[in-house]
Amino acid sequence: MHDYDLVVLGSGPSGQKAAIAAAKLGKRVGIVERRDSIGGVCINTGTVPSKTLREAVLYLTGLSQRDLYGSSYRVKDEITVSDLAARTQHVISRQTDVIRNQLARNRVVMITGTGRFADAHSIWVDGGDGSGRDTKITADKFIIAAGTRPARPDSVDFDDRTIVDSDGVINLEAVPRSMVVVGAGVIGMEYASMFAALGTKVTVVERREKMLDFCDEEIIESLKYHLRDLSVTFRFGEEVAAVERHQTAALCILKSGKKIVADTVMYSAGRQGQTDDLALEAAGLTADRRGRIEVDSNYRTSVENIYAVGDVIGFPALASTSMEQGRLAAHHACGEPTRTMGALQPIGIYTIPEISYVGATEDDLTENATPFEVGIARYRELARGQIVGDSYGMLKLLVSPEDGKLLGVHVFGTGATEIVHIGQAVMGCGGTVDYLVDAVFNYPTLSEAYKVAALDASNKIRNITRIDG
Ligand SMILES: Cc1cc2nc3c(=O)[nH]c(=O)nc-3n(C[C@H](O)[C@H](O)[C@H](O)COP(=O)(O)OP(=O)(O)OC[C@H]3O[C@@H](n4cnc5c(N)ncnc54)[C@H](O)[C@@H]3O)c2cc1C
Ligand SMILES: NC(=O)c1ccc[n+]([C@@H]2O[C@H](COP(=O)([O-])OP(=O)(O)OC[C@H]3O[C@@H](n4cnc5c(N)ncnc54)[C@H](O)[C@@H]3O)[C@@H](O)[C@H]2O)c1
Repeated sequence: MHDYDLVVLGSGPSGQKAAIAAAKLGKRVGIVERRDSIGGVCINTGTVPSKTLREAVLYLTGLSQRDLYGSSYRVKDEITVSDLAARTQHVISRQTDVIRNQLARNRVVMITGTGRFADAHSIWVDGGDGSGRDTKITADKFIIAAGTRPARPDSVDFDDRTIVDSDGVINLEAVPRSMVVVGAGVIGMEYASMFAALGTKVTVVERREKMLDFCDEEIIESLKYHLRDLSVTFRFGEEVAAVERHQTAALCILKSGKKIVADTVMYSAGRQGQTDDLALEAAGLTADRRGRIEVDSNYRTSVENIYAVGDVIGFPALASTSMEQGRLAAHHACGEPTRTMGALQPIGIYTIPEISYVGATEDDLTENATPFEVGIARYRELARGQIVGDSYGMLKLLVSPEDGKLLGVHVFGTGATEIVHIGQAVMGCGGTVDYLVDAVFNYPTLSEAYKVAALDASNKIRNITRIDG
């Protein structure tokens, strides 16, 4: 008999949920994680620190209250890195404790060290204690949940002080006066927003002509307008060729020949699967150029008893989806009947202001020749919008004029990542715009935006029907 029924490699969101799901089915489960890394990128360097930092920035700068109290309103004039770090450290340590407790009470055995395959049914674990002694562990099934790390091209002279990646940015010694953000992906734009709010002069360099082009175009236009208002400069269609470290600053050299000097350069141009330590070949597996592992619709790799979940399998690479992949993979591995992950997965982008959506965009629908009508609610016309001081927020519904079904929900502004779930639930249950027109919402709330936007869409559909029959 093997030591465990299931061993999970990595304790990020996907690994945790896989381990707990299998433990709930009565399986003997172990989870391998490197020293001081419990919770993965999500807790230690990615999702949770960045979202906590954002809250600290919003609070201390007073930015979200300036519509109400004037443009000079601030909670604290000189915001230091330690002001920001205190809140982040507090949340990280609490969350780490929660995860340890959840694993322990479900009797998941924590195995500390770096795991690598010996063969398809066993791994070596290097305890990382310098003893040089590795422990061999066997299991019926394995789930690889090893995540990703920031990509670090050779042309960039990272020093973790002036030239950092998204792991290093949370450990900066001071709030920089100027910063170049390389890559206008989700990570780049979230940090660009935070530093711009702190008063840093931010320049964003992006190879493509557009940013976040999977989102609603009108909302991205609004985001750019807001960020420009915070003195962010965008350089689209420009590629960073090299980043050099100098005594007092960093120099960014663009392919076009432009040079940009900044106190700090944050390189956020993609991530790489953490598969190089796993000795995949010993188990008969391979990874692609970006360290990603291929899986089937049940998250099973080409080796029958080995699964892979989370960022290491690539798109969409979110904590939200990774958790669900972990749970589904564990159920499949343990022979429990599974359903597939629903197609309606929300996207939440914690820029300032925040963005969230579920379903199709206007561009998607136009491309597929799917007719739609748009219903819009502006926060400034909602009592709650006025109360919270959000004059720019909006909610947009895309509605089928044929059967009233919701095709997409796009939200920009305060609470966007929360209120999007109302639309997700209505869409998931096959609800129509009529449900939102007829529903009574608490007043005054931002959720009321759904009713306002639904009325807007149905008024437009009615007007067309009157003329067009
Ligand atoms: C700055 C930033 C912000 C983000 N914000 C959001 C957000 O707001 N919302 C969202 O949904 N997602 C967000 N993400 C993405 C999210 O963090 C990831 O999708 C999520 O952490 C992936 O989970 P995972 O379980 O696949 O792996 P990870 O969280 O990467 O964890 C993998 C773990 O595996 C361990 N490991 C690797 N190899 C081995 C080995 N050989 N042996 C033992 N252990 C090993 C690592 O030490 C690590 O702890 C963000 C990411 C970043 C970088
Ligand atoms: N709120 C969230 O859900 C959230 C937050 C942060 C990160 N994440 C996830 O983390 C993952 C990684 O995000 P990311 O932003 O690092 O990667 P990304 O691949 O999404 O974005 C990288 C961007 O950098 C650009 N780029 C690459 N090389 C360049 C160069 N030399 N010069 C200029 N531009 C260049 C690319 O064109 C791209 O737009 C994503 O899957 C993302 O979804 C999610």
